[in-house]
Amino acid sequence: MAVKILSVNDTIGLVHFSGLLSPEECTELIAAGESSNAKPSEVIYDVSDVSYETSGRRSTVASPSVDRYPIIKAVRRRISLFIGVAEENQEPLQVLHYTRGGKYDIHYDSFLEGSPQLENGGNRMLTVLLYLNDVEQGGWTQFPHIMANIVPSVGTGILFRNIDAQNLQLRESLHAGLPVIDGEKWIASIWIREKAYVAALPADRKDEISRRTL
Ligand SMILES: O=C(O)CCC(=O)C(=O)O
Ligand SMILES: [Fe+2]
Repeated sequence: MAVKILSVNDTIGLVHFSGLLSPEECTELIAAGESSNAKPSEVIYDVSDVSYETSGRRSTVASPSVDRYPIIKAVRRRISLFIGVAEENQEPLQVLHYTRGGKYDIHYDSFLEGSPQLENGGNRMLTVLLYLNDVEQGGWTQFPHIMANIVPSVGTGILFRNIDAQNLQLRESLHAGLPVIDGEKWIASIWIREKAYVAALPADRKDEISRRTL
């Protein structure tokens, strides 16, 4: 693994890098996402654990199983080594797919005080986004407060902080996935919690386990 740092921004610890994934591995991740029962992406409502579909976020999301796809395990390990945070703090890796017009309007990834989401693993301390393909036009990740635009490019990625030293939402971490104008956009996202995160069992595994315990 030879990760190269392309640029940094100190305000939110934004690191733009390449070399964490080869183009072949990006293709493998896309394929894992394509065969893992993708659903429309949702956003979490205010300070709750309720999520809903909205026109402000248009993409599909899949969470390929670590057991079925060795590439997922490898990526999780690499991210942990790169950022120096235990793998157990990672939420499940998500593969996101935006078609033309797909976007994610400006938002924060962190949770506000009182959110039930904080009970499992604390806040989303960091976000890692891995760009899995080149987007013909559009689809930039934009940070309006620090005036940074990241152009998706296969095999590159970004890492940034969502909370400050007092564990409060980092104002400058506000960001958006701008609309895809031409082509499509595939990314993998991994949120890093402050502490160990216990992933919910995927629906198909829940079924398998309840059958086993009958
Ligand atoms: O698609 C992007 O560039 C941004 C994605 C994002 O902000 C998220 O998934 O939380
Ligand atoms: Fe985000």
